[in-house]
Amino acid sequence: MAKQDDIFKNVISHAKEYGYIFPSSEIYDGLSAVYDYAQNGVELKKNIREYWWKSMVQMHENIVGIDAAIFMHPTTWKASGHVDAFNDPLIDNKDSKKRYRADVLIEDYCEKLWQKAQKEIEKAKGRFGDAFNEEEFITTNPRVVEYLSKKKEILERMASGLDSGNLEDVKALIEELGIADPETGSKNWTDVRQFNLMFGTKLGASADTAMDLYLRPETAQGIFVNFLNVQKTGRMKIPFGIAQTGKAFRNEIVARQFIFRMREFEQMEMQFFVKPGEEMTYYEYWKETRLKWHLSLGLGKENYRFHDHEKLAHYANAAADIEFNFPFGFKELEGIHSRTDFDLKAHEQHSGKKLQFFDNETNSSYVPYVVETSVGLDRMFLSVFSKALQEETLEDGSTRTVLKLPSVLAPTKAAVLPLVKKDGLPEVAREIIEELKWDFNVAYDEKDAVGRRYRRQDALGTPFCITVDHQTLEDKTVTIRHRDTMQQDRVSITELRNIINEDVSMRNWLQKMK
Ligand SMILES: Nc1ncnc2c1ncn2[C@@H]1O[C@H](COP(=O)(O)OP(=O)(O)OP(=O)(O)O)[C@@H](O)[C@H]1O
Repeated sequence: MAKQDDIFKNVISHAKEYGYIFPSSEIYDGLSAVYDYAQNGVELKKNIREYWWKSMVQMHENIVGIDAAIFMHPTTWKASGHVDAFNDPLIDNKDSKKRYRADVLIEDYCEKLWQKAQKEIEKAKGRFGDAFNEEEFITTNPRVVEYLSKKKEILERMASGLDSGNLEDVKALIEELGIADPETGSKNWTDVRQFNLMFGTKLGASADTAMDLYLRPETAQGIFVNFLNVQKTGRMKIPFGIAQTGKAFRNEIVARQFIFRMREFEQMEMQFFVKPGEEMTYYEYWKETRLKWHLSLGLGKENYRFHDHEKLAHYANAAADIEFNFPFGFKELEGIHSRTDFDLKAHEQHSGKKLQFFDNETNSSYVPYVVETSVGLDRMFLSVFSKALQEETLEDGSTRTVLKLPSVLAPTKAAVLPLVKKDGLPEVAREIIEELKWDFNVAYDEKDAVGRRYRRQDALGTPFCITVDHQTLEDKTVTIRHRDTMQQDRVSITELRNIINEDVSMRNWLQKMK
C-alpha cells in the first residue's frame, strides 16, 4: 500500500513540477477537488479530447457532435431524475470528522473479498497449470465460493437498503462488517444520510424573478433535449449517435483522489439512438469498441477490465464500466449504459413535446432506445499520465524519470536543441522550428548541457529531441533522439517531418483499433 501511495504522490508532484496540473487558486491555498490544467496539461487534455472525437465523430458516418450549454432549463433535471435521485449516501466518522460515501466503504470491503478469491484462483492456476478449469474452480472451491457469495450478499443488502431508503440498514451493514475509517481505524460512525450532488445557481438579476438553475451534473441531457433537432436537421436515420464533450459539476462528498474525483470535470459522452429491441447488439458493440479505443493507446491490456453492474440504475437495462488500474487500484474510467427510452420518454412527459423517430419503412413513430458511452476526460488524463510516469535505472546505475506518454497525445512532439549557444547553431535550430511548427507543437531549448536538456524533455514526455551540432552546418543533418529507447539517429533535416509524423499521427494510432 505504501508503495502505491508513493507512486500516486509522485504523479501529483510531477504533474505540478512539469506544468501539467496546478491546484485551483493555489495562492489562496487551493479549492478542494478543483484543479487547473497548466501549459502542458492543457495540450495533453486537448489531444485526448481530439483522439476521442475523431474516433467517434470523424470515423463514424452516423455520429455527429454538438456543444450544448452548461445551463439548462431546470425542468430538465426534474425529468432526468437528478432532482429527486442524484444522491450519494454519506457517513461521517465521529472521531476523525472525515466524511465518506457509505456505498464506497462497502464496495471497498467487497473489493478485498474479490481480491482474496482472485489470489486463490492464481494459486490454483500455478498448481494445476494447463489442466486448470477456472469456471469449475470458482463454483467448487469452498473458499472462493464463500468469498464470492459473501460479496454478492453484501452488495445486494446494500442495494436494497439504498433503493428502499432504509439507510439504517446500510449503517447496520457497515457496523456488522466492522468497517473502520480507512485513515484512522475508528469505527465510531454517524447515521447514513442522502446528499444531492447538484450545484445550484440563479439566473436573472432581480431577486423575485430569478430562476433557480443547476450546473449540469452530466452532459448527456444536453444531447437528449436536442435529439429531434439534430435528427431532423441532420436527416439522421436510426441508428445514429450524438457526441459531446464538456464540463459537468458534482458536489462530490469525498474528493481526495486528485483529478480522479473532481467537483468540476469534463465528460466525453456519446448517445447512440437505436430501435427498441436492438439495444443489446449495440451495447455489446460499444463495449468492445470503447475497450479497443483504450487499448490503442498501448498502456497495457492488463490495466483494463470490465465490471458488469449487478445493481442497475433506474434508467438502465444493462451497464458496465471499463475499469483502469490507477495508482490506487482498479476504478471506473468509463461507463457504457443501455439507458432504454427512459430519458426521451421523461422529456416527452415533462415538455409535452414528442421526441420520436418516424420510421419510413414501417410508417410509424417510436421513442428510440439509447446506448451511451461516457468517459471522464480528467480520468483519462490520470490513467495515461500515471501509467506513463516511470523511473528507469540506466546501465551506468543512474536513474532517469521519463513520462512515456503515447506520442500521439504528448503535448510537445519534438524539442529542437542547439548543441551550443553560438556558431550559428541556434539560428539553424530556429529554422527547423519554423518548418515544423505548422504541423506539430515543437519547443526550443538552449539552456544547460545537452544531457540535462534531454532529461528535462524525458520528464516532460516529449517523444523526440532534435539536436543541431556543427556537422549540421556542413551536411544539413541532425541527430534525432527517441524518448523511450534513448536511441539517436543521424538524419537529414528534410526527413524530420515524416519521421515525427509517422510516430505521432492520429491516423496511425487510431488504426490500431481495427
Ligand atoms: N467527480 C468526477 N470527477 C471526474 N470524473 C468523473 C466524476 N464523476 C464522473 N466522472 C467521469 O464521468 C464518467 C461517467 O459518469 P457516471 O455518472 O457514469 O460516473 P459515476 O458512475 O457516477 O462515477 P463514480 O461511481 O466514480 O462516481 C465516469 O466514468 C468518470 O470517468
